[in-house]
Amino acid sequence: MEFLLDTIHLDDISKAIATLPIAGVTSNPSIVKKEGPVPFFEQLRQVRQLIGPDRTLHAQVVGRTTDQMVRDAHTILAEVDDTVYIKVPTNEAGLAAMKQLKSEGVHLTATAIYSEFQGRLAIAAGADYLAPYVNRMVNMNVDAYAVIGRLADQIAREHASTKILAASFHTVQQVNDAFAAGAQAATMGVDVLHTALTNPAISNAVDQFTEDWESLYGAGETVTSLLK
Ligand SMILES: O=C[C@H](O)COP(=O)(O)O
Repeated sequence: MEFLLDTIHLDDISKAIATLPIAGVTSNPSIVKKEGPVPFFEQLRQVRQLIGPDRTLHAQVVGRTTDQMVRDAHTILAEVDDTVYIKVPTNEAGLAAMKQLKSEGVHLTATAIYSEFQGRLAIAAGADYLAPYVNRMVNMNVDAYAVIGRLADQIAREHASTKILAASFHTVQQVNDAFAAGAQAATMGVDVLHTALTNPAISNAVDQFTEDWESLYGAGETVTSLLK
């Protein structure tokens, strides 16, 4: 199971990787826009520096044609590093770009997936990751979890190495449901992670444990204090 961050905000990435089991970082042009006019390549190089070589970095092409997408992919690989997972929209131009990039051994993340059919084509195209847009599908009245489940079944039947990297999450429950449906990975904003971990029930329980301990051993005392 992999948790990824859907942001290129350096401070957020730095804080999250210091505390949480984060497997990588994803971005797309809308995520870049949230940062304002940052120097794109330098920003991604800094993200790589923060996350190190063992976490995955996923960056998206922008061109509308296959040629433009392939050129964008080559540029990202040259300017950031050659291990970046290239995110390619799963449309006709993108599937053709995936075919070419796959033959060059480029790591691929098929993105903008709103349907089971797109997912199936991306598996057949040899994508390493599929990014179905959960919240957007839910808003379109598409059963995102059924789509993920059927794609996961197909991947398992074929013993394919493709992983489902579910994306577009607005709630904690959507992340749970995507994993339960068969996703191997999920990418989300730090707000979703923060919401999950700042549930008042968690802090109430922790406060109660501290209170009970301190009532026995004194204010400010910890387990280690017993050794004094
Ligand atoms: O990479 C895709 C994004 O995760 C989409 O998220 P969004 O639906 O919140 O814009």
